[in-house]
Amino acid sequence: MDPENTAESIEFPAIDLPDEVARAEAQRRHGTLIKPARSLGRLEELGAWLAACQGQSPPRPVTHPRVVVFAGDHGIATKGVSAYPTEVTAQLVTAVGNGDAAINALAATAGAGVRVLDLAVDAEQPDPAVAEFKIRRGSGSIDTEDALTEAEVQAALRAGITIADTEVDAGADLLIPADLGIGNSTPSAVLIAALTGAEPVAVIGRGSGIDDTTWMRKAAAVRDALRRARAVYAEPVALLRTAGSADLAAMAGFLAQAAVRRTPVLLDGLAVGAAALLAEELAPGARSWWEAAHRSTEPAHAMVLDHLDLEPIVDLGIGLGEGAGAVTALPLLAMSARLLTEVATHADSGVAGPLGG
Ligand SMILES: Cc1cc2ncn([C@H]3O[C@H](COP(=O)(O)O)[C@@H](O)[C@H]3O)c2cc1C
Ligand SMILES: O=C(O)c1cccnc1
Repeated sequence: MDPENTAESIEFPAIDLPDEVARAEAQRRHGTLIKPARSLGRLEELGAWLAACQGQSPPRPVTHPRVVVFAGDHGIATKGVSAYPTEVTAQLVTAVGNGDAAINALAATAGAGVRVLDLAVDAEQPDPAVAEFKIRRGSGSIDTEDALTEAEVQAALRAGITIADTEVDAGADLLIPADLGIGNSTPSAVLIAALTGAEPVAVIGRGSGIDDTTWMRKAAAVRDALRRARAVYAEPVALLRTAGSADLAAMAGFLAQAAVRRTPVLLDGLAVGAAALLAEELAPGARSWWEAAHRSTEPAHAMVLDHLDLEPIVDLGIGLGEGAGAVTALPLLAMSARLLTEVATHADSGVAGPLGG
């Protein structure tokens, strides 16, 4: 037997739904507060979702949200599909570690901790402080070769599970997976096309800001990768091996494990969206533990939201990755929880209810 195929396959347990009794209780409570019924719109739904995830209404405030940045390089980036050179990935890992990136400023404002991990950065000298879960140096160039071996997919999924477990065990009460890696919008687009049935041309966006010539190369790369992956569209592990990457596989494991651990997740943009499609295949029902924080400017992201039947909370024209879009929704989540604990009821405040109520 091929030793690469002997790795024990990951099987996720059946995913429980969040607590629908707590959700209904939060919705009922909203109807008793001193405001017209349903007048706080999506904030009411978010508070009820948090209550359902926590299994209690009113929900506790989210006090330990954590952003985990999954960094990795992609062989396909050497084929000229990005606006930036591949060295930028390692430089950005350092920048995030130093607190200098966009995600650091946004997360600090929202009160979220940030952890960056090198899953597959292609650096001569990786930073050992972030390389505990490193699978390999760069994933394969998916237009002509597999991204990973079978054993590497399993190792990456397992890494994602361990990372989620470590965060939850350390007290994280909301998780935000995030991506970093030059070229990652190409495998993300391929996975999204494979799993949603979207036309290849419809999933190819401008990524890091590519020009028309680069877009044409990216289109060719996506087409070639989809052709290589066609036979395994319905097999999530084989799809990650053929057309994914170590960072995306780890993110998928992380997203599925967050659901296993009954921990709410805010989804970010394109790459997280691709990983989320895989996680829902690997652990059906995991999506009920996630909210789509934002709608990215990348066209394929809308297909992810459609496919998972998730409605984005905000739409700020963000097309970055890094978890940037996801953390912008954190203050809204905080508001949604606080409404359920701090707003008075008609009965307690003496404010009259509706006529005929
Ligand atoms: C300075 C910089 C910071 C970023 N932060 C996130 N991305 C995002 O853009 C990259 C994907 O786009 P593409 O597939 O076109 O390379 C990834 O690094 C992703 O995390 C960045 C990209 C750059 C250049
Ligand atoms: O929206 C995203 O997530 C995105 C957009 C461009 C590049 N990387 C990520």
